[in-house]
Amino acid sequence: MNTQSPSGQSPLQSPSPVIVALDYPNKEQALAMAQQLDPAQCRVKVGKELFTASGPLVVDALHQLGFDVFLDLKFHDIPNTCAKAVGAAAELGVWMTNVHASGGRRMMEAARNEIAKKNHQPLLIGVTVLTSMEQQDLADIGLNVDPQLQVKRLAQLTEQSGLDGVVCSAQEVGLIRETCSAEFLTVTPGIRPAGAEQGDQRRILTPEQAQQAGVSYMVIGRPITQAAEPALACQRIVESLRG
Ligand SMILES: O=c1ccn([C@@H]2O[C@H](COP(=O)(O)O)[C@@H](O)[C@H]2O)c(=O)[nH]1
Repeated sequence: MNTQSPSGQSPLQSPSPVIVALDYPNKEQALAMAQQLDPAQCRVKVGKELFTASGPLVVDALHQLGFDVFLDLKFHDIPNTCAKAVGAAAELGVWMTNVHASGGRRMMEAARNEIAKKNHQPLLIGVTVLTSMEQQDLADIGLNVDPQLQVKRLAQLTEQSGLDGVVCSAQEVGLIRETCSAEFLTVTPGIRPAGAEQGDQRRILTPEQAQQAGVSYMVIGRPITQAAEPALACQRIVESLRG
């Protein structure tokens, strides 16, 4: 696994699988949250809302705070455009970035090959089926397939294309472990501690269930960032996983 420090400071190598999704409309709010969190307990994720509003500056600021950053922009375009976008992400020094696996083999291979040219090579993963989607959502877009089967299919394609892992629901990790190599990473949003609001997520598990399923990393947003005491919420989850 790539443990290179994006900040150029001592490598984080956080043993925690938790990645906190900083879904905020501006850099100030995102950094205010990050300052309450501990880089030894979690990594952070910059997604479309925050990056569109703040751009690379927020990534730099999070690196300065000592965090590994997952740049979650889910690129999906023709191979050349996707590869160049992933290359630009690599130059930001991020720890992990991603593309949509449904962009296909040639798109993913182009992205992988672009990263291979860079000095800093982030982990590159493929989004399978969004955790907000269920069978009816797939049917609505003409995919008459069980979500689990589609995840399995896209995970195999992603591994064959030379990427490091996938984004999927923790519910599908067992299936992926049966069909992909042991090193293949599973990054799982749709994590909801017992009693937390499900919101728009559909294929969910609790942090403890996700850990039992064998996930590599779990992405947790609102259950931490919208908690009354976010730092405590994060700490409780991390401790429940250690226990
Ligand atoms: O399939 C996917 C891919 C990405 N996400 C992202 O993860 C977080 C989840 O946030 P919560 O507040 O814990 O629901 C969010 O940034 C999504 O863009 C996902 O949920 N599912």
